[in-house]
Amino acid sequence: MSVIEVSELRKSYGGRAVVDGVSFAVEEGEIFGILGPNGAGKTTTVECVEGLRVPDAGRVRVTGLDPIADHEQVTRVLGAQLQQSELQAKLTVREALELYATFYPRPADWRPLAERLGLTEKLTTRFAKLSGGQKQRLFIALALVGNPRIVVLDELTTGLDPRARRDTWQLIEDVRAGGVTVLLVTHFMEEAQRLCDRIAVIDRGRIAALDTPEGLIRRSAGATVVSFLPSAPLDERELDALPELASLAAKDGRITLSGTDATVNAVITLLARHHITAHQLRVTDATLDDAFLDLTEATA
Ligand SMILES: Nc1ncnc2c1ncn2[C@@H]1O[C@H](COP(=O)(O)OP(=O)(O)OP(=O)(O)O)[C@@H](O)[C@H]1O
Repeated sequence: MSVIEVSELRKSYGGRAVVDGVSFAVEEGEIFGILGPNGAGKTTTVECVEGLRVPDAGRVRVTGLDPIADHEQVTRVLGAQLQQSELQAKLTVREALELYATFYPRPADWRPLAERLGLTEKLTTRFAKLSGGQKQRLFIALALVGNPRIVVLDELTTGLDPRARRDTWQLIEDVRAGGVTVLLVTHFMEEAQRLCDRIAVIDRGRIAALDTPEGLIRRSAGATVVSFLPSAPLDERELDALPELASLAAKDGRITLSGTDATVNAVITLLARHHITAHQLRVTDATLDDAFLDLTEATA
């Protein structure tokens, strides 16, 4: 069942379309990622889902509700961690958690949440005195304190140190294991690859690709990279003719090519046929990083 449905969403600023016909559906219980370069329209899209911006056109539904017309009900099912938020400077962490818990009919117990996010020692600290990373963790806690069915996290781990980032990933996996659907905007490929079931790559206000992380990597032109020093010269025409070859380069005697599994198998066969040994052979998989660059360049 889809808990978020976005269809043909459009939003312009000053005559410039920043979201230009975006459609996707998020299934209950999944972690759905939105990935894209700066200014691609990610925040605008998720803020339309949250009911914080009014779309120019298109349809958005959250558990069947309209985020604008049914805003009150939507805030009960959807928890949001905002990209740039402020709280009153003098509010302590504990007061913020207690206050936010009162906004919801069935709030979570904020204590284990605070513990999980490493905020227990900061409960009496005022908001203004928190570090950037601590504020970030507090916003994640506030997004979850209402026990939402869906949580929207925009740049979840920006500003967090590596340990806090990993702890937060674990927290998100636990949150999902508890049945919560997660819509995640991220710049971190490792985060997207580790957490997301599916990812929509947004570029210039449009969806460039929507797939599982593995699917996106497979789509990238050079999903597998092979590099070796041949024991004898190879005929470049034969290399050029390899099946599904995406790129080929020769430098200082080292040959580097990318393609698919079929390309790799054909290289091995070619070498064997000519009795050539591949010294310092390296075979690596493309990463989501490569796929991202490929996909967002492709629409340039
Ligand atoms: N309220 C606004 N008024 C005018 N322009 C806006 C407004 N909000 C966003 N924009 C513009 O719309 C474009 C998309 O912005 P958005 O914040 O959605 O991108 P993003 O993909 O979230 O980027 P980032 O990764 O940098 O956060 C940007 O060029 C931005 O300058």
